[in-house]
Amino acid sequence: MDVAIVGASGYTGGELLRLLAFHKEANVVSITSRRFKGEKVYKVHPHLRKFYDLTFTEDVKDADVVFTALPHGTSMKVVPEFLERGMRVIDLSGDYRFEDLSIYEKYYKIKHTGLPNVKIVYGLTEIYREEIKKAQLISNPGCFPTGAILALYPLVKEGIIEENIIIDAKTGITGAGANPSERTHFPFVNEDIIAYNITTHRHKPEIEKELRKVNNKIKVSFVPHLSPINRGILTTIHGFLKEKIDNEELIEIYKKFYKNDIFIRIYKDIPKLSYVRGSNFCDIGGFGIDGKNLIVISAIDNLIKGASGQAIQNMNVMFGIDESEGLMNVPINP
Ligand SMILES: NC(=O)C1=CN([C@@H]2O[C@H](COP(=O)(O)OP(=O)(O)OC[C@H]3O[C@@H](n4cnc5c(N)ncnc54)[C@H](OP(=O)(O)O)[C@@H]3O)[C@@H](O)[C@H]2O)C=CC1
Ligand SMILES: CC(=O)N[C@@H](CCC(=O)OP(=O)(O)O)C(=O)O
Repeated sequence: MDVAIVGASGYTGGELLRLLAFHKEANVVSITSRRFKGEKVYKVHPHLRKFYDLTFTEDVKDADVVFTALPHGTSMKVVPEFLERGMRVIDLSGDYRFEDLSIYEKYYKIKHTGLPNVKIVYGLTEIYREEIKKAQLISNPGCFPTGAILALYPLVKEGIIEENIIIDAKTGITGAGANPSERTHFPFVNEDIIAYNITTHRHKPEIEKELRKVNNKIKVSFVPHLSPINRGILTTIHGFLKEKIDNEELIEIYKKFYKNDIFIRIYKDIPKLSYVRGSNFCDIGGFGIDGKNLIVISAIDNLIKGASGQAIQNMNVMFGIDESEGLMNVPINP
């Protein structure tokens, strides 16, 4: 299967290349970058030396599937052309995450050029696997929504918690992409934890949109924090139990819900970023119950399950390949 990666000089593009290096079915035929056109891949990604001899181009060669690892607002300019050329597309940006474009425009502050006339599937693999099989365009979820929705879905589906939910998440700095900026400058982030975009982060409506498909009264309070680490998202969820339930019953509900999902690990202990770093796992645990208050914690690697790993998982599902092909890495702990 031929694969093209558009925006291959960025962090998620580099991570797609790293993960696809040993994929049995995928053959990367085309990688794009405007800045590094004509350069070898290892000029930008030195860790990929000896694994690829590809050269960055601006044009995208025909492929069976194209990953668009581009900034928000840029994917929508190129995706329609790829679809017209008959390629299946997996978009890592936020451009196709909302059917209601007024929500997109409000939170992204970008004018949308319109949705293509194909079925767009939200690529949260564990929830939408059947739709993903037939999809021509996958909208890969945001990193925070991946960790939060996977941890919340069984609770909302089973009607265990009240509609008001609090999500407190900490992310590594690679979540901000490869381009340096004031907010990713070392002295600004080092030895600090920085809350940002309280009430206005674009992942709040993304989380609500998905959970409201199950219960339209869901209301989320979401606070992301930037932490001085490279990778990972630790999400602490505070829910309020409708009825009494014990720890063991709760864990059984989660295990049952995710019984066919190889990348979800459920346990009583508290997940930690180093339990998932470098892997496509989403660990869900903690399950602290204190009267009506419930705390559930999830951990993902933002560049893998939160982006490129999940994108490859979706590709595997789309092409009828074993879902874990190229992705069964043991996490790097510590
Ligand atoms: N980092 C993360 O953890 C996650 C990121 N995402 C999303 O994935 C997408 C990619 O993220 P990430 O890899 O971190 O971003 P980076 O900033 O690291 O990379 C962006 C890539 O897009 C290319 N690019 C930038 N502007 C344009 C343009 N106008 N036209 C064509 N190409 C352009 C750049 O290439 P060049 O300038 O060389 O042409 C670069 O290869 C984003 O939408 C991001 O929000 C989603 C989940 C997690
Ligand atoms: C640290 C940091 O800045 N993180 C990004 C999230 C990036 C991401 O994965 O989400 P999208 O695909 O929606 O961009 C942020 O909070 O905006």
